[in-house]
Amino acid sequence: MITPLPHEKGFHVSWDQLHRDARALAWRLDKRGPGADGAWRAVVAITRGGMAPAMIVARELDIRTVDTISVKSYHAGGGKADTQREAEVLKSPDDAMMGDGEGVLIVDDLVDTGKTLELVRQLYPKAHFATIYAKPKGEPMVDTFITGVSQDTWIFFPWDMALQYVEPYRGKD
Ligand SMILES: O=P(O)(O)OC[C@H]1O[C@H](OP(=O)(O)OP(=O)(O)O)[C@H](O)[C@@H]1O
Ligand code: HPA
Ligand SMILES: [Mg+2]
Repeated sequence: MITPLPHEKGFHVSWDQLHRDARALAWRLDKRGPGADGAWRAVVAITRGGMAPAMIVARELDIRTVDTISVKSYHAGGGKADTQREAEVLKSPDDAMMGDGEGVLIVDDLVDTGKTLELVRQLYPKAHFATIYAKPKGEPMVDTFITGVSQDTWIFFPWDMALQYVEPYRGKD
């Protein structure tokens, strides 16, 4: 995990916004599969952030075969630089279903440095990689995305947030 702290800007995504953007992603992917009818065989969510987007995409495109791949990322050697980010697969999707990934949509919430998708792409080179948000470093790793944000922006997802009381700007003396 990369921390929000060194990031200059924040981009806050509500559930509503996420739902709209995930639907936009589904519509963009509709009838773009490799078969004659353009259908996709399956959706695979990269856990955990890809699960809500993948569910919405699968619902919109009427795809009932849904699986997950669990990727854990960490900073190699305890370093802080994004370039030292490494990733490891903790749980794989069904092998027989996946093959080389042809006709499979692999969905994540965002691509940042691209390390997560780079690893999954090596495993399933013919899959189609889709994210809702993309930062410039990771863009070459993703086939379809909806919204680009700058590298120094931290995206805050609704599942990481909570509504909280805030003191009025002009508080009591
Ligand atoms: O392009 P990258 O630099 O690899 O970063 C993107 C990945 O980082 C986040 O997941 P994280 O590994 O933090 O786990 P989570 O989905 O369980 O929150 C995010 O959901 C992407 O999967
Ligand atoms: O911008 C981000 N937001 C949330 N999780 C992330 N994981 C990598 N980058 C991000
Ligand atoms: Mg993730």
